[in-house]
Amino acid sequence: MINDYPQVVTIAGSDSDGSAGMQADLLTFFAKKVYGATIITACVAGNSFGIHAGVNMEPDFIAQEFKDLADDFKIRAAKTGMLADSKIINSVADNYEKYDFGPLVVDPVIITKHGNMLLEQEAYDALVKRLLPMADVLTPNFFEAVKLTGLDDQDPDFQAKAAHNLQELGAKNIMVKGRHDSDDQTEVTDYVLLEDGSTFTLTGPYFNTTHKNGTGDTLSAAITAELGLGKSVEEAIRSGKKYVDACIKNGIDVGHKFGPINHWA
Ligand SMILES: Nc1ncnc2c1ncn2[C@@H]1O[C@H](COP(=O)(O)OP(=O)(O)O)[C@@H](O)[C@H]1O
Ligand SMILES: Cc1ncc(COP(=O)(O)OP(=O)(O)O)c(N)n1
Repeated sequence: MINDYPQVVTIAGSDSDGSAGMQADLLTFFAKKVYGATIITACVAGNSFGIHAGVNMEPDFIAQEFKDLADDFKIRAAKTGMLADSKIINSVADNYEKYDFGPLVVDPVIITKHGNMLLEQEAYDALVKRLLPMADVLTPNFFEAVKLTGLDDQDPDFQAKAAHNLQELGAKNIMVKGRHDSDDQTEVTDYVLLEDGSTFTLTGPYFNTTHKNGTGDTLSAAITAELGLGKSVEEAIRSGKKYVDACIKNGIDVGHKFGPINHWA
């Protein structure tokens, strides 16, 4: 018997400890029952204490990865994660324009929640100019939204204003994720602006845990999987949020400092 699983792709970096990057994406794709292909952009060596080295792929190699998938697969949705430098961003944008890989979820990975820079400074303009306008769904974390918009993060309407600002830059649907860096908070609220102008918020419990590496990757991969399964953007976002919350809540005992979440949840 041949089973038919929708094919999706993550265009992202490899993280050696398996907690984030394309490893988290593939675990999410597996859990969501979609077939996950990979276009690798960079490799980082690290563990739960941090990232210690990195190597970037060459644009020609990335172009070949795109071509090989396009020649053989029917990719129904894609996401980008860590893109590392401007050559890689331009290569990804050029190749995405060339092939039909379905809706694109852009997780604008600029800086991790632990302060590791994952995008070189000179790549920033390329991300804003080339990739943001291609995003069917854009999922900045709170601090990425501050950097991308320059808006006042103390403004109570910051997330709503940032989402509208990012839509003006060309992204169709935007999810501005909430802050989760205070042990005093009890909830985390993500804000969503859809292409048709409608908005909603998703509020979940705040989980006070050191095991939350890869939450952004997992959320954007889950959204990508749901889009690949034919769900609407709103359904994909709501379901992605539910999945990542379950993965954080149920924990897993791996690593000694900032560990991974539980993709079996
Ligand atoms: N400690 C936490 N408690 C509850 N929700 C969290 C926590 N950490 C992350 N999330 C949720 O995980 C998702 C990914 O967000 P975030 O971690 O901010 O992204 P990134 O990994 O890009 O920094 C969001 O829906 C966010 O609200
Ligand atoms: C290769 C690689 N490593 C780390 C990240 C960051 O993952 P993300 O889920 O966006 O952030 P944290 O939750 O780990 O802070 C990545 N995208 N790629």
